[in-house]
Amino acid sequence: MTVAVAALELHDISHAYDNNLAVAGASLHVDEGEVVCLLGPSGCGKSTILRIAAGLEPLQQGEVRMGGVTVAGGGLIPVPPERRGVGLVFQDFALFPHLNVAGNIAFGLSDLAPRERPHRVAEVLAQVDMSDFAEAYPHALSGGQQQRIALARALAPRPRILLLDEPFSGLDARLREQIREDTLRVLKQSGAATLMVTHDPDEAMFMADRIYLMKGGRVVQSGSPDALYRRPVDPFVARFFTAVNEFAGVVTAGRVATPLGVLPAPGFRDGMRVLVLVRPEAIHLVPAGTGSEPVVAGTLTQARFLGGVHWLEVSLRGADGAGVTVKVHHAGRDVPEAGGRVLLTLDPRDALIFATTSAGDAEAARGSDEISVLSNS
Ligand SMILES: Nc1ncnc2c1ncn2[C@@H]1O[C@H](COP(=O)(O)OP(=O)(O)OP(=O)(O)O)[C@@H](O)[C@H]1O
Repeated sequence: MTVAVAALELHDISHAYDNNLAVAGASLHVDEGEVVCLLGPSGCGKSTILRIAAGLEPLQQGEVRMGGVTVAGGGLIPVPPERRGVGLVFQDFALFPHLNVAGNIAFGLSDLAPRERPHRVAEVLAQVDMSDFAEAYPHALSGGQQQRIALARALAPRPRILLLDEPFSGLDARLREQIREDTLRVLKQSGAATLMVTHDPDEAMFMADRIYLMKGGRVVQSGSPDALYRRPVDPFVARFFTAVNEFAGVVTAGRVATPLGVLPAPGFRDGMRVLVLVRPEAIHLVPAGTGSEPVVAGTLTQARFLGGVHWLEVSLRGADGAGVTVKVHHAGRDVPEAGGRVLLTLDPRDALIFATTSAGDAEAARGSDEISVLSNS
C-alpha cells in the first residue's frame, strides 16, 4: 500500500518574537488539490505559520516538509523561499507598479523558455477571466481585478503549493463573495495544495476542505467545516462560528434543565456543572396547536428582517424562574408581531454541551442573558 505524502507538512512549529511566543507547537498538513484554511482571531499566529512555510520567517523550532522533503528544520540548511516552488498571494496583492499585468505575471516565469512565457501568461489570464487586461498597469485596476492578477501571478509557474494570506480582506463585501467563488474554482482547477489564512469563519467555511482553528498560537481543532461547526471540541470553537445562546446548568439524572426545556446530557456525571450552547438557527418557531415535540412559550420582544432569515429575540422564563432572552434565526415567511406569544422548540441533538472547566466559561454563562433563535419552519 502506498502512503500519500502531504504536499505541505508543518510539524511541531514554535516561534517567538522577542521572547513572546506567537506559535506554540502547531502541526498541520495540506494534501495535493486540497484547500485548507488557518482560521483564528487576530494575533493567534496564522500569518507567522504561513510565513514560516514560505521561508519568509526563519524557522526556530519544528520542521517544514514539501512533498515529503524537508525544506526547513531537521538540522539542514533551509531551502530559500524562491526554491520552494510556492506561490504567494498577500492581502495587499503586492503587484509591481512599474510592470503591466503581463509583466507582473511573467516575472515569476524565469524557469520557462522566453518564447513560452507569453503563452503561459495568456493561459493564466484566461483562467482568472482577465484576458483583456494584459497591457494594463496595476494602478488602473480595481481591487477585485488586482486580486485576480495576484492570483494569476502566483499560479503562473504552476506551483505545487499556494499560500494565501487574507487574500480577500481588501475587497468590499459583495465583491469578496464573487471573487471567493472564482478563486475557489481556479484553485481547484490548478490542483495545487492551498493553505489560506483568514480570520473570517464564513470565508473559511466557504473555501476550505479542512480548517485548522487556532487560538493563542495553538491549533484548537482541525477538521471539515461541518465537523467544527457541528462537533466543536470546546465553547471557543462553538462561539467562533456564530453567536450562541448560552445556559449554565447542573446535570441531574443524566439531564440538564435549560430555558428551552430539559435536555439529555449523555456522558456527563450527575452533579457536573455544564454549559449548554445553542445556535440561533437550532431553535424553531412552532405554530400553536401543531407538532408533538416539547415546546416552550415566550414573548417575541424584537424582530428584524435580514433577507434570508428573521432575527428574533424571545423572552423566556429560565429554569430557575428568572427571565432570559434568546436569539432565534427564523427562516420562515411569517413572523408574529413584536409583543406576541411564540412557541419554541429545540431538537436536543442541536444542543452543544460542555463541562464547565474554567471560571471564564462559568462567568460567560452567568453573564449571558441573551439567547439567539433561528427557525426553519
Ligand atoms: N515581526 C514581528 N515582530 C514582533 N511581533 C510580531 C511580529 N509579527 C507578528 N508578531 C506578533 O506575533 C503574534 C502573532 O502574529 P501573526 O501575525 O502571526 O498573527 P495572525 O493570527 O496572523 O494575526 P492577524 O490576523 O492580525 O494578522 C501577534 O501577537 C503579533 O503581534
